[in-house]
Amino acid sequence: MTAPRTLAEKVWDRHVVSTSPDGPDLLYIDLHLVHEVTSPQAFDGLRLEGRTVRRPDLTLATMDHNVPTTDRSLPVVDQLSKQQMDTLEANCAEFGIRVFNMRSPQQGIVHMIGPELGVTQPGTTIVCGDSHTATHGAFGALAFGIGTSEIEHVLATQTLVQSRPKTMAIEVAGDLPPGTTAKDLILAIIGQIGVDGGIGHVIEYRGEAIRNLSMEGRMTICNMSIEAGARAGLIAPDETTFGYLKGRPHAPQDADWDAALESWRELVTDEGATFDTVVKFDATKLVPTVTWGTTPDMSVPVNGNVPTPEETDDADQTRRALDYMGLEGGEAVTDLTLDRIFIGSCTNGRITDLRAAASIVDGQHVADGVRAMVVPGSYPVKLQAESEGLHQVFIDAGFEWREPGCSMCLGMNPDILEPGERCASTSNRNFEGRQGKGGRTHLVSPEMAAAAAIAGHFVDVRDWTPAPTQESAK
Ligand SMILES: CC(C)[C@H](C(=O)O)[C@@H](O)C(=O)O
Ligand code: SF4
Repeated sequence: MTAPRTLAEKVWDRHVVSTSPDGPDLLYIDLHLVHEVTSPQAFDGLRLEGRTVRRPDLTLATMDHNVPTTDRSLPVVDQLSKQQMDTLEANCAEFGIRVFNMRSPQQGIVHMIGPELGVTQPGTTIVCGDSHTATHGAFGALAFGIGTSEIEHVLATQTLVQSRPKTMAIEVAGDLPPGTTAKDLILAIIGQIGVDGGIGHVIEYRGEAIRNLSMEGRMTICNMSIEAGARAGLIAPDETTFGYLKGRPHAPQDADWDAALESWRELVTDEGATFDTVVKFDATKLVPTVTWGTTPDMSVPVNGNVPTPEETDDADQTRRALDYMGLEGGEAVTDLTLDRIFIGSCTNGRITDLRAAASIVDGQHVADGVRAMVVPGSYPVKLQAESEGLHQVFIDAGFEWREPGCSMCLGMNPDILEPGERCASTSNRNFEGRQGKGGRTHLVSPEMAAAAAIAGHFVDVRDWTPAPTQESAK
């Protein structure tokens, strides 16, 4: 009888190729996802050493950060972006890797394509040269963001050297109140534990509120684990997970599906297993959350006020953040007026997010002086939204309806804020200059972003009529 283990430990143990008493382990990697920004030097490294890719069949590439979100039949104007995309395509051709270019019907943000295709599966190890790889943890996978030299190592060997992480449980008791979403929950959790609260840990999100979330909501939660400093985040798979995966192009089929289910059902933290750190969170008190500063833990409830420097632990840091954000401190959040709205990204660019936002803006119009944009996270999401008529709801309300990609989440393409512009964004980072030099980012849920677009300032979406849908929270 083995000692009780956490979910993360079980997945880890299933993948250890070799181990040394005090050193790191060598882990087998089941899926390696690749995008155009962090891969070029890794491929160069392979070429220099005359190596091949060990398992091109377990490697999948997409273009996302640099893709234009305007008409894709036109040439790419930005030469650096074009070069990065051309390089990825050439590297994938040379090394035999499947790649989704910007005209592929499966193209999307790297963290979206895996779940959509069903290659993201419970109990697997997944890596990508991108910090938000933890998104896949929503399926009970152990998913790490890795650096360029590690990308090269995985390409060449299909293994990764990693030291055992510490384990953290975040227990979320109660259910989410109406008008609040997975995004509000993760922002509030990060607000509680801080941007370094998860350092060195793999977080397992547990409890009633997590069990009641849709797969999309769970992905939103796991996606932002890195913003709490964690190495990864995951959630035990259950019927919601299996229901999402069944029938996807790369999900196991027939007898293989039954065998997979049997093995996936073992992927739970054993009774009696201990975590290095346990955090408790009460979901029943959750309020729609808005970041006011320049790190994701600088957030307040929408019915609250921006803090003054004196109210915080680090007055200097707060003063700097307020200054960058063009705030004094003390303002009511609902008094903050917006110039731009961005609905999209690997945090909130999924179909349930777009449905929730569309239900808020349906029949209304974006406020004067506000420029609002919806960027689906992938082509499958875009096509699904169009088949439901959501694009028309957004267009009629005065939103721009764009082609899929990372877009204004980080502004590596032309979608950027002008200096001083204030933006309600459904993405995951509000760092200085993140959405364009001098741009001011407030992170919120899709519902909150949609309502802010119509009102021209933040509003408490719980007061919104018609009543907000809870689609993205369920
Ligand atoms: C470009 C990439 C390396 C980066 C990341 O690792 O996260 C980006 O996706 C981001 O969100 O900042
Ligand atoms: S959408 Fe944003 S967070 Fe996600 S991969 Fe792209 S740039 Fe990174």
